[in-house]
Amino acid sequence: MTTKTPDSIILRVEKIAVRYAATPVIHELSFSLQRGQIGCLLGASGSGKTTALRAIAGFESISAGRISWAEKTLSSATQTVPAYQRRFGMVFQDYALFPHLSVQDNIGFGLRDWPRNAAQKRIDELVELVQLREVAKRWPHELSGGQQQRVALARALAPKPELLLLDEPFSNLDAGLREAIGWEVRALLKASNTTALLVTHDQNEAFAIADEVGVLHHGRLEQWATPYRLYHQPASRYVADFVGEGVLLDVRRRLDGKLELALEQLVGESASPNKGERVQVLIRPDDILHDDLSPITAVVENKAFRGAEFLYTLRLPNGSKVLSLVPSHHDHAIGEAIGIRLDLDHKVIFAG
Ligand SMILES: Nc1ncnc2c1ncn2[C@@H]1O[C@H](COP(=O)(O)OP(=O)(O)OP(=O)(O)O)[C@@H](O)[C@H]1O
Repeated sequence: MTTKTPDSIILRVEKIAVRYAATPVIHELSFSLQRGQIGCLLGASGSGKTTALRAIAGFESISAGRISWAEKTLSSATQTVPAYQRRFGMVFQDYALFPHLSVQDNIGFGLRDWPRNAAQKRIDELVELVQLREVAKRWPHELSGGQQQRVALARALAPKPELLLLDEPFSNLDAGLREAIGWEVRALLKASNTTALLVTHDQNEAFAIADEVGVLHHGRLEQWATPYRLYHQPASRYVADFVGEGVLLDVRRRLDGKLELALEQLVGESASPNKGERVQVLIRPDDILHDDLSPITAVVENKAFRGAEFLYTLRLPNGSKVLSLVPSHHDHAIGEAIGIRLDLDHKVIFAG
């Protein structure tokens, strides 16, 4: 991951606020993208993702802050460069393909002002890029959902937009296909060095596509970071809970500052309040390893088969519960006690 320098930033969103009539929906949202970088706003329904995207596209005005592209102000509290002057491409949730145009004519829709030969050359390039040569002359209704999604993407990419904005473009696809298409789209965007911003509520989709992800909660950005950092070093309880799975375990910080983090200490802990400050530590399912030789055991309370792995819910001797991902050939029954050990690489601690 290259470090962002002020010079390399192309899209800058600085402390923007958006309101619908008197209702504020986005508060002090700030982030930036370098040219060719793919960002994502991830959040639950109603967190303000679409509103933020529409403000960047120029469809909503902002009531505070600034949005700029290559140092040129596009939106401020007093000015909004209209959407059509921004040269940004958009891909929507429902694809919105033109039903009466063939695949290649859909892709060429934004090239009507281009010279004929140049437009045809660009259409051919994109048909290749999104691997739709076989179906280029078909109608949209003769395509699968994944193929329609690729046409929508090719249509948005055809006029070489400065920035591509994608609003939950894969939500109509089933979960397995969504992740696979996510990787494909990432490869396509990287191949054309297109800067892009995606919004989604699906963390797997965000992680498959984006270089950096921002978690939005009630219109505020909780954290903007790489997927790896969001998962391993969440900045807030909300991010820890929203991204990935895990539990927050009560732990004591001893008077010498050390955490009682060994499993022996965790499971044998008494509730005495006088032995130091209580904090909470995030334990992910990949931090708890199944180990037949470990003297510490936990009881299987629940299990979810995930193909390669089981996600076990385990009850520790002191009653706390943790999750553990275990290769699925270790098929243990509910109620069985299994050996475990803690392998905590990143300590994520919140005040108790
Ligand atoms: N045109 C509008 N007028 C008034 N309020 C709106 C309008 N559009 C959205 N809102 C409200 O603004 C908030 C954010 O909506 P937004 O659509 O940006 O969220 P979202 O994160 O994209 O949600 P979803 O994932 O459900 O699409 C919600 O409370 C919504 O009800």
